[in-house]
Amino acid sequence: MSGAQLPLDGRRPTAGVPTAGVPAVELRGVRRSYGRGAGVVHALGGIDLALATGSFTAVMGPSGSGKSTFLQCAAGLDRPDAGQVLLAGQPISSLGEESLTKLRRSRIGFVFQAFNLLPSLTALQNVLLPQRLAGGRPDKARAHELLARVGLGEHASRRPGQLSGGQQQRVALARALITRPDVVFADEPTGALDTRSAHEVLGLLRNAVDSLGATVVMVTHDPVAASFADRAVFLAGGLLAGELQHPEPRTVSDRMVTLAARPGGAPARDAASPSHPQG
Ligand SMILES: Nc1ncnc2c1ncn2[C@@H]1O[C@H](COP(=O)(O)OP(=O)(O)OP(=O)(O)O)[C@@H](O)[C@H]1O
Repeated sequence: MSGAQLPLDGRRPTAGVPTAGVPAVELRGVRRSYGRGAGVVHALGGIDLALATGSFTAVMGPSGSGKSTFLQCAAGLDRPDAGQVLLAGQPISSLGEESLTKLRRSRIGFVFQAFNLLPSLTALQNVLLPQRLAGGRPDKARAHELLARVGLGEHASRRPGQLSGGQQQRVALARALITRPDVVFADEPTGALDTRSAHEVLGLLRNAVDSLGATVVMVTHDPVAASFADRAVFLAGGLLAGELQHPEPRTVSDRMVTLAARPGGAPARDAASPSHPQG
């Protein structure tokens, strides 16, 4: 949301620094393998991708294609073996653990499939948690505003156990937005929800992009979920395998069927093979 050139320690941007045209997130030649020797798995075999500030991107691909690894690396939760991740133009992969933790707390928002709210805290306290962890002053007015935005203005003092799954995920979304992060990463945010709640959450993610200028990157298996995004990028075998602008459920679904059927849908197990993205 800030899109600025930021200091490496996760502090807020310096006023007046030009930001136009800088992607919110960029991956350059990102590789990540697991294991070694004959058993090595190239989960990401060299990813080059730029995600524009104020955009909503769905990351899709068959099971094992590298989506989670992509998200973990892009969000600074895991370190690539090679290549670089840039957040608002700044390389983050080489940051020390402490700086990376600060950066994640202040400049990245997360929405997980399992909501990950703290059960002993109220909705309001959960929303304020990232600010508290980042050492900032809790902005209660903003937290109330975000809760109202996700339709939970009346439920600020409820604990997660007193909320439905869809309501909990809406609290998680408000929590992800509280620090005005550069990017919100959502990992299967509707995976645990019924269709109606899923649509509400997806509509709110879309609204965060359109009304608040947020940048959202969402991993999903669901073509309908992907259709809320501006762009769907596809992974297969740890490589980029094309993308769709303004994805529609049918075209996304067709693409997924094609990718699942093609050889190499699973990650390479030996030497990394070159990338052959298909449009
Ligand atoms: N910690 C790990 N150790 C070993 N291999 C791993 C590890 N994490 C992931 N992998 C392997 O890396 C590949 C990519 O996994 P990843 O979880 O990124 O795929 P995915 O597209 O998110 O899959 P799914 O849709 O099933 O969640 C898979 O072959 C997986 O088995």
